[in-house]
Amino acid sequence: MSRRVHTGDQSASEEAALTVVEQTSAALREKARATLGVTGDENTESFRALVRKHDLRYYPVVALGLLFATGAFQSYAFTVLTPEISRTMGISIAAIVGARALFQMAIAVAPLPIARLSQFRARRAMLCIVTGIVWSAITLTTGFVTSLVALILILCLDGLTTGSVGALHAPLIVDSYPPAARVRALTAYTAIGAFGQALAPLLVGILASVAGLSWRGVFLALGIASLLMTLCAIRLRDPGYGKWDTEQLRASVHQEHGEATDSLSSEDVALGFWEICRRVLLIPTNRRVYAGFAVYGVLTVPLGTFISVFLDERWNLGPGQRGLFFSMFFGIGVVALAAYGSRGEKQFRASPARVLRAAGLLLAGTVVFIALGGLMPALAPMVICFGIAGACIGLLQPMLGISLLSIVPSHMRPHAQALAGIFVAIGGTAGAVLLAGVQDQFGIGGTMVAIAIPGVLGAFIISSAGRLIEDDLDRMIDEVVEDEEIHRIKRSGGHLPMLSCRGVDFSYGPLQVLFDANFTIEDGEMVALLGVNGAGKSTLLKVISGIGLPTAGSVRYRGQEITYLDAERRMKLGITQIPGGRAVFGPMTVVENLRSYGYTMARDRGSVDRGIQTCFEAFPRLYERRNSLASTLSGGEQQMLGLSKALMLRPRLLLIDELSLGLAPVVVGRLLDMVRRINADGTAVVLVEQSVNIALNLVDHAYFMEKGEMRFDGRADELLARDDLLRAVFLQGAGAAQ
Ligand SMILES: Nc1ncnc2c1ncn2[C@@H]1O[C@H](COP(=O)(O)OP(=O)(O)OP(=O)(O)O)[C@@H](O)[C@H]1O
Repeated sequence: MSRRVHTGDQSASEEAALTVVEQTSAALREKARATLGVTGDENTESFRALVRKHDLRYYPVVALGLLFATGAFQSYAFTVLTPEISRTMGISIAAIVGARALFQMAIAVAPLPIARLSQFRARRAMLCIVTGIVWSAITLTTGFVTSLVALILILCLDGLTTGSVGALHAPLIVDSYPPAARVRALTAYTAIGAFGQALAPLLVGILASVAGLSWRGVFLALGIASLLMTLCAIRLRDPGYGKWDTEQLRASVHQEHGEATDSLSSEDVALGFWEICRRVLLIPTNRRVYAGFAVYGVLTVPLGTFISVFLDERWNLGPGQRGLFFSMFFGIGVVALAAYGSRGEKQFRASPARVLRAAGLLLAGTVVFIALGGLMPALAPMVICFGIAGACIGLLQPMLGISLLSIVPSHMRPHAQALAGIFVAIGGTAGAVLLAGVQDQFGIGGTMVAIAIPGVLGAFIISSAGRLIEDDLDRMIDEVVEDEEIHRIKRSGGHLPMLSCRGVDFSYGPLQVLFDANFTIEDGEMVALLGVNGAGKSTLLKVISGIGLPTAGSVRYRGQEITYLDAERRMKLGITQIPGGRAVFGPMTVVENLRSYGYTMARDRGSVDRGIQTCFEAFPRLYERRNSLASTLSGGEQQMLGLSKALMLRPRLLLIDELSLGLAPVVVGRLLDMVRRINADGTAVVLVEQSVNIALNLVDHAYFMEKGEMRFDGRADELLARDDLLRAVFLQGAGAAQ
């Protein structure tokens, strides 16, 4: 029999502690949503009043907006001057579009390392200023380029430094202002950036046609302007992560318990870079919003170049007129942003779902007007159609941005934003290929119509995200509250189970197989996890060991949240899984298999050899077969080899899946003796078993799962009395025996 290592009182206090977590989450839910800016009403204070009330400044919005605008200078000079650059350097339009696609790839890749740089230290402001200075230098240098290769290099360098816009600007804005003012702050920032985008082509047009500068002269002039604008942002400072939301949410947990606020820094959450990216991508709303960003990429990346060619070929407009056109195109976006700011704030406060539904509608409107613009027979209606499309495009970015950032914990926002950049680039590149193909077949007018296909698809996807965002917002609140609550309990000396899974949902693609599953195990305990085939037992083990990541809920181990930690890191923390079936490497010998276990823990040769010796002492049969290939071992021998993993790694928590399956009783008996010994040496064991008799003979505490739900959690002898649950297992066993 396994030891119950905790007393009845202790067990009750753990349950009580976990109940407190749930109660606090429920009690704080509404307050927490309000802290995050979702109040359910549309009553907003004016931006000015909020700035005064919280003693804030307009400077972060203006400084970041200027940096954003600066980043646009080089890019839009290219958009307007593409026909001239192509003619004077003898480079085809296709080559320039290709170079621009590479530029977009560089923009896509750059935000991820930038997010990584700011992951552990809040130094986003400094990174933004440095990249602003680099942009200016690049814009200046573009004027001296003489070959396609140099052009590509300069564009890639520009794209790489543009990464800070992608990863850092929006999270910096979000952390600089309270949630009640964020949509407006983000809209204002986008509007200033868009104003720069409107100004850039106009400036290009004026410099090229009125001042008579060549395209090289235009780049030089823009480089100087961009440097001056960057210098205006030099006093920008990083406010720190989550100052207005997640940190306040943490504080509210302590207030709920009448305690002094404990300031926990976000560094306590030690997920690695890729783990954060993976976490962000697991949020269902985000996946759809990212699809929206990909379509946004089609609209913003290649479309500008094609519109420029469209104006040149179809309407015979020179650089000055094209500059004026693009200036209008983006200028209308600024007007739309100015009009939308407070409307968007109201929409967001009432429900973030409304923002996403509106974004879907806008996207659909955008592509319809672009298509109409491409078909118009006269100049004035064509310009009006594109003007309306420009207004819609201008609004899309802040709408998608605020939806994305509001459901992601503060320290993950640069990563979320960086990933958005990647999706914009993917969409941009795919769009370039699509539109170039359409242009070949149907001419430049056809490209304007073809944009409707990804546009309408994207509109549906974004609108459908509206159904998910409320749940994802609540999920984030639960995560932060639970995290803080657990830390509070730990600090006040409360006892927590060694491992606890709370509210776990898991899906294989669209098939959900775990539903709100709860599971706990104490240090040194052995518990059985029972249920019929397909109940979800193996899946729960995967969630604990990190082979599978849940779509909702948390996994805590020794008081730390490990829900999204890599399986490898969990193994180093002491969690080992012996998977179901034959958990060995068939083409390797017994000794090589044992060595591989040791080396995964980066052990030295001496300690690996000692571990192998222990395994051979425990299973003399393995010693006899030490040089045989694992694939030639019998089922029982393979399970011995699998179990040796636990002897080699000496984990704190061992997860065993279906040890007895298909083995003779005498072999099972030997293996179970070993499991008992491992448990007696202090390792906690979760035993997933088909055989109820075997399992319940070994443990005091059992869990029973049915159709992905935890149906029983209690004493093993009480489970034996539950005919209603066990009948299905016995029936299945009888069926299998026939
Ligand atoms: N890789 C996978 N892809 C898709 N569905 C899966 C996958 N693995 C398991 N499932 C499905 O998930 C559900 C739960 O499977 P799981 O293996 O966790 O159950 P189990 O209780 O361990 O049963 P068994 O004893 O048969 O392993 C089943 O319906 C199964 O068909």
